[in-house]
Amino acid sequence: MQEQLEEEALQKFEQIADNLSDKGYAVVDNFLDLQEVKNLMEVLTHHQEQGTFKKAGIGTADQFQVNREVRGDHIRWIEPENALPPTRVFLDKMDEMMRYINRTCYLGLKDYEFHFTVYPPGTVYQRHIDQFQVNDHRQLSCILYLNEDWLPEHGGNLRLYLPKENGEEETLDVLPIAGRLACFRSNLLPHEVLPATRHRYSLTGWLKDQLNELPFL
Ligand SMILES: O=C(O)CCC(=O)C(=O)O
Ligand SMILES: [Fe+2]
Repeated sequence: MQEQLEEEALQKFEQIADNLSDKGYAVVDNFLDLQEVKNLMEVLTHHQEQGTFKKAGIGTADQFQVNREVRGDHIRWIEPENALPPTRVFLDKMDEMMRYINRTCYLGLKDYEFHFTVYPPGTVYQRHIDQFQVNDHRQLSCILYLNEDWLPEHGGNLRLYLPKENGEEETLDVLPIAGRLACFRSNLLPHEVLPATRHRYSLTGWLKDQLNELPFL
């Protein structure tokens, strides 16, 4: 049983690594199972009840601004050292995935940062690229969706803009369904979050080629 689970996890990592090398993005379903997703939703709800979500901003420290037209989500950063068990399960899987990708894709990944994310109905994140100009250590963007029973009519797609060989772009829409992981090269792919009719929940983060700075030094 354990071996079968490990085999399944490895197959997913392999698919992600292959798709990242071929296309610059990967979308895999059942990255976490439904029970693991439910457990993460309980943690998210707990953080909400504690009032620790904040409106997300754009830009880095000295150019930080909150602009709800551009980006309407609320976020709560994960502190790995204080992570509750369901969050730990997710982070451990990310560690494994990072090691796997490093063996095959040579991105030199060293660390990650993740936050819980809530988009209230009608909010968006307009087209953007995730890598900051002043701090280009974000290599891979990863989003795990937590929305059970999400239907196409609920909206809320992640829209990826993919370059075509003739220089034009095509779009790929990804529904934010529970357990699905979307992953893409942070410096390559513009993307946006379309408005939804329901609250849209996820874990959003980046695998980086530099260790995070210690926050309290
Ligand atoms: O939630 C998503 O699908 C994408 C989020 C995003 O683009 C971001 O937080 O930078
Ligand atoms: Fe983004």
